Amino acid sequence: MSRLPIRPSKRDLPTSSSSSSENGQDFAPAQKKIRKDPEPVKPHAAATIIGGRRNPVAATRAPISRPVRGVGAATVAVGPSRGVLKQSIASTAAKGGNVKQTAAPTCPKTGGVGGPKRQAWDLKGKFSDMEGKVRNYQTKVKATNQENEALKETMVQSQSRVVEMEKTLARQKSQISEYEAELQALSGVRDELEMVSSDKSTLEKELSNLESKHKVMETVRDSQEIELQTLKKTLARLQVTVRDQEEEVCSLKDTVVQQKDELHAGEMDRRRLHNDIQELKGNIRVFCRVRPLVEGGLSKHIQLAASDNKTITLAKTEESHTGKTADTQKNYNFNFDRVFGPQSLQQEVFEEISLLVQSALDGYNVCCFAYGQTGSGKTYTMEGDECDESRGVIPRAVKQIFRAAEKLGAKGWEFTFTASFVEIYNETLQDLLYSGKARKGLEIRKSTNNEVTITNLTYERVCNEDQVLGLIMLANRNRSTAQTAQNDRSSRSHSVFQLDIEGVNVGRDVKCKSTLCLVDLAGSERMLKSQSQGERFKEMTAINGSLSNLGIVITALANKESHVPYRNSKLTYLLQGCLGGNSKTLMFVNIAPEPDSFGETLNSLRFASKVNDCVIGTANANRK
Ligand SMILES: Nc1ncnc2c1ncn2[C@@H]1O[C@H](COP(=O)(O)OP(=O)(O)OP(=O)(O)O)[C@@H](O)[C@H]1O
Repeated sequence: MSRLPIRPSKRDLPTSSSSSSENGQDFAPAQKKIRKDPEPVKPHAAATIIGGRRNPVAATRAPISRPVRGVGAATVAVGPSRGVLKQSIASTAAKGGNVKQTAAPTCPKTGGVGGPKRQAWDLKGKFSDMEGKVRNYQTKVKATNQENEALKETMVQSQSRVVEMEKTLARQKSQISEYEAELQALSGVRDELEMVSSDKSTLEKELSNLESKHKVMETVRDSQEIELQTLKKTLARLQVTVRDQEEEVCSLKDTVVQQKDELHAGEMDRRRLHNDIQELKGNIRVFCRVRPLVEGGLSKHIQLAASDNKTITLAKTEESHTGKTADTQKNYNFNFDRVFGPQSLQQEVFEEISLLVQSALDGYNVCCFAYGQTGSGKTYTMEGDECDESRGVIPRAVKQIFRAAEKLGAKGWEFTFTASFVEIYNETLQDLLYSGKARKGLEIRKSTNNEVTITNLTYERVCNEDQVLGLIMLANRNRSTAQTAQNDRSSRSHSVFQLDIEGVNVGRDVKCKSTLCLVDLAGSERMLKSQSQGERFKEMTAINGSLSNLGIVITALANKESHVPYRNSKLTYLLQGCLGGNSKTLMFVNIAPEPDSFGETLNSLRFASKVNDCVIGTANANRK
């Protein structure tokens, strides 16, 4: 922006006082300044300079020295004061002189400025000099006026320029404020750009990370593609192999079906043959078992035939009453399906009946009971001791049943087992699987399809051997609780364990149903020996009644009588299904070897012999 010419301040101008006549020395420097001014001196201005010599008028008057710029005029030295000037102009005008016409300075021949000093009398010359001076002053005034006009013009121009400049300034200010606003906006944009730039750097980093990951993924993809190709080839090979194997499987399935048919036929043959063997052995069999003597050794009056293990001889020496004849020995021989001596192990005994247990799984009712006097070893035979080797028929039979069922499972058979344990004491039924107070309402019922059940009895679904053994233990606990209440009750009650077996071969649509019945009978003492009275007499009556009824039923079955009196006792009524023609029955007759048990032993053997002579009809498997 160009700067305007600035008017000189008052300080810069010489004051009238400083340029007064008292200080006439100041004039010279002013004139020097004029000479130094580079600006050209206008002709009219130049005309104002008087010679270079000091004007005597000017010397007496304070010269006005004023620097003027822009008009091209140099400092003008004004000679006389205005009042004087006016007077001289006026006088000149009065004389008819013309300032303009006298503008050109004429140098008087004498007495003029710088000329020789006029004589006092030379008034004309002096007047002429004065006129010349007036002309000079007029010229100067004119020039000054012109200068003043020029200055005014310049000032007007300057003012208009100032106005313009102010407008320009205002415009520029508004522009500046616009620029500032723009700058502010741009600064915001710059901030945004900086943010974007920082985001950009983050994004660039992420991009580079993604690019590196992408490269890794590409590498993985390449390797997986190779792997995929390999797998496809393997798959194609495997598909071929699978097709081959499927064909093989199909042919094997046919073979399996064929073999299953054969197996099933074989199983049916086995059952039939097994049953034939059992029938040949008789559907009711009697085993005799002699308990060892308490003090050990062999009993003198019991002899066992070592040849066939089927004969037992009971020898009784009869003393001569007269003493004249020798004592006579009377032998009572009994034959049974098998006789076990005192040394026989539990395992040996069970082996003989295990085939019957198998029959139970084949759909035949099986009943095994132990008969004998108290203490002869019935419970030992049926239940045994806790020790593994001493386990009796019941736990061994249960074990065999579940194992055999598992094997038959491979042939398509599925079995369900239901266990119950009942005690018959004084012709009343007790649920041995129920631990609460004695249950009432236990009654034997026979359904329309001749199935015998007991109302209110616990029938427990069992799946394995352990569950059954647990139930047997529970039954023993319940039995011993009752025994505490009634001394030696177990000897005077029958306990009946029943395992109902139901089998189904879904593939063959074959079903079978049977009951394995294992009975520990009450002691078969005779009333005379026990000399029972009161409650004990009642017990003995009940026991003997049920046992004799058992004999009667067996005899009736053997004689094929039209009526078999099952209902005469709870025991025979309950065992009806197991004793009838459709069952396989095994009776253990347990013998106490002590001499004082001779009579009871003889009775037991006679009873067992009667049973052994029975031929019960052919058992039919309960198959559909
Ligand atoms: N074959 C045997 N070998 C060893 N000990 C036996 C044998 N038979 C019985 N015993 C033992 O004889 C005792 C009486 O046997 P057990 O209790 O089995 O007779 P029981 O006929 O069941 O008597 P009860 O009719 O009173 O129940 C028991 O201690 C038993 O261990």
